[in-house]
Amino acid sequence: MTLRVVRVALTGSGGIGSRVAVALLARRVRYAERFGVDLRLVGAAGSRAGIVGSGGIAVGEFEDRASWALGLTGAAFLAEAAPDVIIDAGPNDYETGGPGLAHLEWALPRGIHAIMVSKSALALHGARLLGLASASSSRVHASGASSAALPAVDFLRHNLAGASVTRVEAALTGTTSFVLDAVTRQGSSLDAAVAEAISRGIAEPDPTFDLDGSDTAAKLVVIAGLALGEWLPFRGITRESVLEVTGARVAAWREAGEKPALVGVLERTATGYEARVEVRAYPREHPFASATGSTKALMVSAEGFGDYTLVGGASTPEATVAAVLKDVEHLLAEL
Ligand SMILES: NC(=O)C1=CN([C@@H]2O[C@H](COP(=O)(O)OP(=O)(O)OC[C@H]3O[C@@H](n4cnc5c(N)ncnc54)[C@H](OP(=O)(O)O)[C@@H]3O)[C@@H](O)[C@H]2O)C=CC1
Ligand SMILES: N[C@@H](CC=O)C(=O)O
Repeated sequence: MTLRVVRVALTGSGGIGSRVAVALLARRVRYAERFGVDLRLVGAAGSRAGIVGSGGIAVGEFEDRASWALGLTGAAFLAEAAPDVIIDAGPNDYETGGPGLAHLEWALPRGIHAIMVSKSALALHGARLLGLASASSSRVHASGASSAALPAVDFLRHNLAGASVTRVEAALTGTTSFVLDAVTRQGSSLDAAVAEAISRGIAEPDPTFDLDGSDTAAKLVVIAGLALGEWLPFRGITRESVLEVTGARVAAWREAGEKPALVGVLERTATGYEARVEVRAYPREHPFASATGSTKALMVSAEGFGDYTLVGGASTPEATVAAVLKDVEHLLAEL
């Protein structure tokens, strides 16, 4: 059987990107058997250097960072790699959109598909970027940028296709769930809990983005945009910061046996969706109370369908990689 070559370039090769590269290469036989695709990792880049190999890079070459070409990043890297698909696992910047913005602006008008793990480009410029994608028939998948192993976008887009969704409430940031759980149930200090989230690889490169609600707000924007077709203004989302939670509030939750979580809320109004990010506490019998550690949770109400609760998809690097691999499967099935 002749296999169709699909060339993948990775922008951002840190904790998540490295794992994605290794996992993709380990699945090449599966992609050939299941999709008739010869999937090649034709390039990988970080902030300072990159590697390109038209025939495909092997794991050893990917891991030999000393051999990467200095300065081979950004548009120059993408032009040399000439991919069919980019996977962006770089950092977020909620002022500029981050490096992922330039990567998408380069790729989408050229008909190159994107799998987004970073969030800020879509959170700030999602409507315009999806316009570019639609004009050139590029596909954009963003499980990693929405809630990774909690399948929020897929659930809304596929399982509730066409539904009129009236409300979404979701604990989307594993770090804040983990931190609030640790300070309330284990009596940890905030600093110790954040340090533990960092050491587990679940916090953002800058954990302030988790704690101040930016991560949840960004995921809410991406979920609403991709699944409901409503691109909300990221900067207009009111958000509460975990850093503002007082000791007295923690003591009250502990006393009442409640489970706190930083949640994103989307509510349909007469004029569209309104969004906010806030710290809420759930009584023991609430389904969200079973979401311990970095486990995520989603409640959806949709006309005709009724109410749903999904609990799972804890934030871990492995779960994020699994979500990216799911996006790869969906993309290969679409091509
Ligand atoms: N950790 C998790 O569980 C999850 C993470 N994510 C998202 O994944 C992304 C990466 O997170 P993580 O791997 O933990 O972070 P890391 O800090 O480990 O990795 C970030 C990577 O981005 C690279 N980078 C920085 N600037 C650029 C640039 N201009 N061009 C190309 N690459 C660049 C860095 O390169 P260098 O090292 O050379 O500076 C590094 O390889 C983030 O956007 C995060 O929100 C999403 C879901 C879950
Ligand atoms: N920092 C994020 C990682 C995934 O998006 C989280 O804590 O969930």
